[in-house]
Amino acid sequence: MRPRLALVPGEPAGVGPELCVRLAQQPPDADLVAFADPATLTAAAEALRLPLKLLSPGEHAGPGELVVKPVPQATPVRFGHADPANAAAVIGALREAGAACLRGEFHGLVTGPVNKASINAGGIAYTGTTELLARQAGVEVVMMLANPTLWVALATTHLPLREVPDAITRPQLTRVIRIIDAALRRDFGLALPRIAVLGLNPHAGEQGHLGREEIEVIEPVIAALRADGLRLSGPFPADTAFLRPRLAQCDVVLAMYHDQGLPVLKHAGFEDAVNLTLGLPYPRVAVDHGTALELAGRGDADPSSLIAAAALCTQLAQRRVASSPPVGAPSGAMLLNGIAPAGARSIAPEGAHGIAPEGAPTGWPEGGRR
Ligand SMILES: NC(=O)C1=CN([C@@H]2O[C@H](COP(=O)(O)OP(=O)(O)OC[C@H]3O[C@@H](n4cnc5c(N)ncnc54)[C@H](O)[C@@H]3O)[C@@H](O)[C@H]2O)C=CC1
Ligand SMILES: NCC(=O)COP(=O)(O)O
Repeated sequence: MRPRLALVPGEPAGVGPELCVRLAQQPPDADLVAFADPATLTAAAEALRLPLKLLSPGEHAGPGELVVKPVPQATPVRFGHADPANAAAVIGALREAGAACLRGEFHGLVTGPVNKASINAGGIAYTGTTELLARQAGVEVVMMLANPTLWVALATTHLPLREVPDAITRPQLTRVIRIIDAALRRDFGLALPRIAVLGLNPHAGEQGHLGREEIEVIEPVIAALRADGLRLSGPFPADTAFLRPRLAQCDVVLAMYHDQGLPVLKHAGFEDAVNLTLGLPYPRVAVDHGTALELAGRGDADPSSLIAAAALCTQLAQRRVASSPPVGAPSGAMLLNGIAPAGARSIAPEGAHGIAPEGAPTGWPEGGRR
């Protein structure tokens, strides 16, 4: 099955449009439709001196071609200079694409980076595309970033650090963990996903001496869900949870907040990491990086994350369309675009996950890491 995927480049002045142009040169096994201003895509192709023929919806695109559903901007693009006047077009493209996915016109959504400050400066209250798509679909979701060797999900996403402890409650954390568990079963074929839950406080609260959220919220949730059959461990102190022997015991790490988990993930492998929204009615996969305004229009931006996102979204869409995906043990888990949970890493072909860095401590799971 060849899926139809909606593609949203994101901030016009950032690297998103040129990454879409690069993606069009080596498209995934899917029919892409870009929701964007055609003039911006053309400008990006010209800046990179790459061929790009824009087609209308319904036409079939080959390499160097891209089907476009026009979403006009208020002002022409100036690479490197985000214009808040274009906020409505940026958000409009995301909303249109999301709505089309909900109507079943597309099998999945691939998105480039959005400049959160520019959107807000343009008068649109916006914290993130994850939240926007969740509201539009009327569901709760979980953000998970993944690279070929590490998966990190977040209990909270884009909110001030000061508000994090109050946002983590027993019902909320229960829902987050259930969404992760269900998504890893459904989309990745894990029979019993192993979720390692981090604590919130230093040393996971040091038995209540450094904070009580572990005792009052996180531990009771873990205990209740374990009793329900979920495979959970923790709460672990975040500073040692990412040590290699610990990672070998889980498929995904659940961090309590954005900057508890994502710096580790991005350090472990920035280039080919992707950002998934778990819990939506359709697969959404995004780049892991931001708008990188300083690189835009120069041809220096690395397209690996967008290419990985499109490939993964293609595979997730195919999997969802295929009748009742086989649910197997971790050893039978799906290897998606080289992205596999720790428990499935050994099924990757030799070298598929990159090579362990020189001097890497021994004990790192098979498959290595970047
Ligand atoms: N998926 C999304 O929509 C995301 C959006 N952002 C937004 O992006 C804006 C800028 O955020 P920053 O924190 O500066 O993060 P950033 O990811 O844009 O930049 C961080 C560093 O990575 C480099 N970089 C980023 N993408 C690259 C690529 N494809 N190839 C080579 N180098 C690359 C940049 O040059 C910079 O040195 C913010 O407005 C933020 O809200 C940030 C993260 C994700
Ligand atoms: N750090 C991830 C990020 O900011 C992108 O999130 P989203 O806009 O896809 O919700």
